[in-house]
Amino acid sequence: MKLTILGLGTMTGAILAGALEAGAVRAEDVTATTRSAASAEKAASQHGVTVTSQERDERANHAAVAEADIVLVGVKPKDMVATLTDLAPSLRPEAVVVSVAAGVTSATMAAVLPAGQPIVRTMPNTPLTVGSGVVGMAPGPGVTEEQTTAVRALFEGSGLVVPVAEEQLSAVVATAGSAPAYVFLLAELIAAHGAEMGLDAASAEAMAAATVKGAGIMLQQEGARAEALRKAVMSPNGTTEKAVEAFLDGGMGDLVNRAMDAAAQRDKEMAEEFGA
Ligand SMILES: NC(=O)C1=CN([C@@H]2O[C@H](COP(=O)(O)OP(=O)(O)OC[C@H]3O[C@@H](n4cnc5c(N)ncnc54)[C@H](OP(=O)(O)O)[C@@H]3O)[C@@H](O)[C@H]2O)C=CC1
Ligand SMILES: O=C(O)[C@@H]1CCC=N1
Repeated sequence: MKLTILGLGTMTGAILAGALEAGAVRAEDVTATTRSAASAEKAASQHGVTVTSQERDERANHAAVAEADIVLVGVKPKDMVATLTDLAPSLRPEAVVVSVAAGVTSATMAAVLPAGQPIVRTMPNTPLTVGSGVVGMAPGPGVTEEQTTAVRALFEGSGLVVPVAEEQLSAVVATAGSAPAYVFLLAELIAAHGAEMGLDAASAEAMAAATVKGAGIMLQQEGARAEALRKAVMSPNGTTEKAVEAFLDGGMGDLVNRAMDAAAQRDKEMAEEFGA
């Protein structure tokens, strides 16, 4: 399987790292591009694959897709339509175009790609880079079973792949795509206040990071439920009960809902903003 990545950045870099580590693709079967020569150089040395840049060769994207079975597009949502419009004449008809972009619909992509070009929309998250990611995957119309399997194989070794309808991708952004940032924010806040309470900053950061990691691993154990795990930490009238009460009395439930609704809403807005 030949894989081309247009826009080898943070998200597609995480996907590539996970896929290489899992053996889903071989480095010699990957070609990738970036906009700037500096990013190309950095990504090539980071991942050990061939990376060309538009800065050095304005036909770089066209050359990169010449033999591609899967074209993973990792440019920003605002750049999707222009990138695909430019690329369209060079795609092999059977190449599957896989998007990771928030808010760019398959209808928008289909409008600028050759008729019948197979399209798969996904919403991944960056923990794929360490083999613990999530990918919501919505194959477009006309994508064969074999093509869906090939795209799925790219992610499967490095995370949980959840087939969804395209309309559900806004919920996947809110629940998984953006969600690592919520956890990182919580870790930041815990570490910062631990330091304010008198711990040295490095120890507080290390404690927050190890706690998030440990809690994540416990959540992944067979049959684990977040609520039961939380209650096991909460001794009656103990310290945790006081902390959890403070969170809930402070409106954390509503706050999480509002944050996730804001992410999903932005995804929908981008569909309008960056539509073809
Ligand atoms: N970051 C995340 O956690 C997630 C991101 N996504 C989606 O991933 C996509 C990329 O985001 P992210 O990885 O954060 O962004 P990055 O800026 O890290 O990556 C974008 C990449 O695209 C390159 N690029 C820009 N224009 C072109 C072009 N015309 N041709 C080839 N390459 C180009 C950039 O090169 P250069 O560096 O030279 O500008 C860069 O390598 C977005 O659509 C986003 O919605 C989805 C889920 C999670
Ligand atoms: O913030 C964003 O728009 C992208 C999509 C999900 C995570 N990062």
